[in-house]
Amino acid sequence: MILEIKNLKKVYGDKTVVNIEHVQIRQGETIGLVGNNGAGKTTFFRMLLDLIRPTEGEVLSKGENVMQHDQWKDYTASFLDEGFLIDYLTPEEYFTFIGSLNNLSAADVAAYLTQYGEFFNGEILNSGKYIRDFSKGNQNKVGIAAALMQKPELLILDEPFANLDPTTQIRLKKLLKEYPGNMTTFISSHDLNHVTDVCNRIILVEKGRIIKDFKTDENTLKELESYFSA
Ligand SMILES: Nc1ncnc2c1ncn2[C@@H]1O[C@H](COP(=O)(O)OP(=O)(O)OP(=O)(O)O)[C@@H](O)[C@H]1O
Repeated sequence: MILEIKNLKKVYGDKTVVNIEHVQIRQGETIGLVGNNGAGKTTFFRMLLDLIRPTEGEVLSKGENVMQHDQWKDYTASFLDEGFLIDYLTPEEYFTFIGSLNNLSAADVAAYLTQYGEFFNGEILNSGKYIRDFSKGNQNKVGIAAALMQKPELLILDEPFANLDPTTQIRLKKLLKEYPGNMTTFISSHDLNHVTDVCNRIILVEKGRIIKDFKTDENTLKELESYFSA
């Protein structure tokens, strides 16, 4: 088991925004986190990554509490928002920097980036622009590619399809579905179509609580659509 969440709560003032009793995530699962605005998805991801402290409870990554250990950082990569980027670098400088943190040489990084030509659609590399001058969608591409470049065992992406054009959304789905190895993927999304296509398990949250947790099958999209249209 790669992740275990126990009695995890985040309270702001008198509002409990995350309240998850127990979840186990096995290696290789692809999990989609769905729920309306304010359901607590981002707050939950931030606690998985020790970016905010839970009010109660714990997140165990391979059995170790993420608040007390650092080893999980070696096999976890994530992109939640543009705050993960360094906006005064060019994408090449950023990839090289992230690569250096993961023991990848400049040559490794360059070789890796050639695989992403299609995903980047000619707009990311060799532009001479700083990350801050890219559109939000293109910034997301940089962040997602940098996360994948780390070949993580655990990948966490917050709304990866948001702001991407339809062509890139389809390319991203392909990248995630065909990613080699036994990566565990946790993504949040408002796109029920994409999330059921990519994920083999769906966790549905509402007001911080898990309402449903099930394996994806041919009926899942219909079920989710009817749940959200109610
Ligand atoms: N620092 C904070 N202080 C107070 N309330 C907060 C804080 N951060 C988040 N919240 C509240 O927690 C709730 C959950 O927010 P969160 O961003 O986790 O939801 P989400 O499911 O990611 O939503 P969205 O789909 O809109 O991105 C919201 O009601 C939000 O206003």
